[in-house]
Amino acid sequence: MSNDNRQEAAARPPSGSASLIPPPDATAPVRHPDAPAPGELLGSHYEHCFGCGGLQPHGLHLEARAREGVRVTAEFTVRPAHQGAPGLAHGGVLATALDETLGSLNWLLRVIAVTGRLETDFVRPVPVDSVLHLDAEVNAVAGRKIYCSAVGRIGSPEGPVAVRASALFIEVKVDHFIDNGRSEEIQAVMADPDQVRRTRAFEVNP
Ligand SMILES: CCCCCCCCCCCC(=O)SCCNC(=O)CCNC(=O)[C@H](O)C(C)(C)COP(=O)(O)OP(=O)(O)OC[C@H]1O[C@@H](n2cnc3c(N)ncnc32)[C@H](O)[C@@H]1OP(=O)(O)O
Repeated sequence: MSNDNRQEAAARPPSGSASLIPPPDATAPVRHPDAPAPGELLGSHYEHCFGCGGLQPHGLHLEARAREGVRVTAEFTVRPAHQGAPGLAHGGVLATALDETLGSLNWLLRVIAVTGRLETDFVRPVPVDSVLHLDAEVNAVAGRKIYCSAVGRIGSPEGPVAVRASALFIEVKVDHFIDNGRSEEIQAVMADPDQVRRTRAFEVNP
């Protein structure tokens, strides 16, 4: 793609499907009063998470930071383990970085939610060793449905746009994980009082 065409693609709004357009009765997202303050790191929701977990050696180690409103930013350094083409980030890994950043928005709503749909535009290749600066926000909420979008820029928060995403997250109960997760990991999590306290806080503080 030429530079001119890339700039044009970066300026274009993401081409979302109909199910990513909030319905007329959708409302503006409301930041939970107990949400982390703007500038605060959110921390990992699960230490083995491929997106944010500290115990995943080849994971993305994303650290999302709360911003004003229902918005987060995060940085992802592309490592050699994240390659698709020689010297370039794999598209699926970039989609994971977007998914994880978007998922962390739910911490500000104090809602447990999973990705139902994620649409990604890959605008520009992302070289190994570059830092992708991600910026995500919730645009609207309708019942259990959370409509959000994100952009990733290379090198700095003002750098060239490399990826964009629009997504629909669906609110779930903790039982979603208990009923569907492999039992050995579920039991390990249930045995960790810190993890249980953190997760339950979302259910008792609606
Ligand atoms: C321990 C704490 C850690 C916290 C853990 C946090 C993890 C974050 C990690 C990062 C994020 C991820 O990768 S999460 C992992 C990837 N995602 C998943 O594994 C989700 C797999 N999918 C599912 O489990 C299910 O399909 C759900 C939960 C998404 C929805 O099932 P459901 O609960 O039965 O609800 P359902 O009635 O089908 O849908 C509710 C409404 O949403 C709409 N809807 C559902 N799916 C879609 C879709 N793909 N595209 C459009 N619309 C959809 C339906 O039309 C409906 O609209 P209407 O009729 O009401 O209008």
